[in-house]
Amino acid sequence: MAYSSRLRTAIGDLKSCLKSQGLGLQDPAFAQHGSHEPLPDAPLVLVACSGGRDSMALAALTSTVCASLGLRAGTLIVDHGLQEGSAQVADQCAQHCRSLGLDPVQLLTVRVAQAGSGLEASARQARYQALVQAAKAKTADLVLLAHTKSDQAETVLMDLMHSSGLDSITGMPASFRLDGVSFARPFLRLTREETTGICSDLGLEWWDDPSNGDGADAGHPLPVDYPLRSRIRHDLLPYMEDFFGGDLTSHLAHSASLAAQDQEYLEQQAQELMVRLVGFEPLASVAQSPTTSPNSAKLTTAAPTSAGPQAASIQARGLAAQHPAMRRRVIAKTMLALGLPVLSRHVEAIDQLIANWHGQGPIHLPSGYSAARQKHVIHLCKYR
Ligand SMILES: Nc1ncnc2c1ncn2[C@@H]1O[C@H](COP(=O)(O)OP(=O)(O)OP(=O)(O)O)[C@@H](O)[C@H]1O
Repeated sequence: MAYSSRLRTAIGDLKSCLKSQGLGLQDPAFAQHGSHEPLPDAPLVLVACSGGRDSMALAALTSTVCASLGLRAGTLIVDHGLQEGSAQVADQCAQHCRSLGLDPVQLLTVRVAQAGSGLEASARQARYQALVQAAKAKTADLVLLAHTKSDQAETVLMDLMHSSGLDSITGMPASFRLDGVSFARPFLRLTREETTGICSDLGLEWWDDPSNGDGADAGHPLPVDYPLRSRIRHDLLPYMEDFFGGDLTSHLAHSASLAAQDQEYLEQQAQELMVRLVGFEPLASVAQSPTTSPNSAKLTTAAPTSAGPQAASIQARGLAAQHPAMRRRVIAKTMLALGLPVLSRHVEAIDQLIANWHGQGPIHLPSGYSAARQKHVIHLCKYR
């Protein structure tokens, strides 16, 4: 097997990812030649594997890298039951994973509800729920996802259409926690071409999801009923790369990682201001770092109590002295902590109560909430 530069990058990134999660070499013996079985209670790393090229490459490398560190490595394979023959695809993927030495290999069958958010979103939700449950049941230390730089570029383009501001270009975080389970994406520096190359380097077979449009004619756009991500991958990104004549995928992915750092810093600043200037009832802790969602590091709740706070009060004078970017971030985080959707027109109107106060009336918010200023305090609560 040729030890290609893409293999070196992938192995290096995988090792750094594991190390950043506290999963380094368990014992010097594992770094020496010869086969060493990891201890039965060694930390467990699980690869979420669809059987596609990216996750097959990740499964194979995780098996090797974990063995060299004394870690246990297994896989979780989710059958969404959305396509004919999906059980067979999942079964074949499980066989491949077992032949790579992964153990445990667990098949998870989920039911995807036809929710209003669309089939893709419902499938993703069901998948993450199943992955979290299985990881908890196995007391796994980490779940790895095989998203690549190509996926990251597509995500930025998708998010640009659905949200605005800095948060729309941060892409997917390299790691996040979901319901107490740690997830990481070690392949965010590799393109899909490179993961495909790694599969060839290692002689791995993979399965192409027909809804990805991988085999479709490059000269013809995919029909509009294909998933948006597939259409961006097949039509929009190649067109844009052609148009700009450069490596837009790398550019978008790099921008996402810079924007994510800026966003993290702004979040920390906003969090500190929350502690100083925002009070919740019943009391909510806002001192902890915010949780992140699987697909991005977007603003989420400011860690409310289990029941969630019902009312908030913002010290208007203290916040008025801040930069508008910080004011809006604090307002948005306060709304999220109350479980309210964040719409820019509401954030803007509350900001006017803070920075441009001239006796305005209350602002009506969703779920029966309102925001009103009394003296130097903005109260966000349900109408009485
Ligand atoms: N059915 C599944 N079972 C387990 N994990 C999955 C499944 N589908 C997706 N994943 C995880 O989420 C990542 C991203 O999903 P996505 O749908 O973009 O990938 P894919 O094109 O289906 O497969 P691959 O990334 O393996 O080529 C996958 O790389 C994999 O880690």
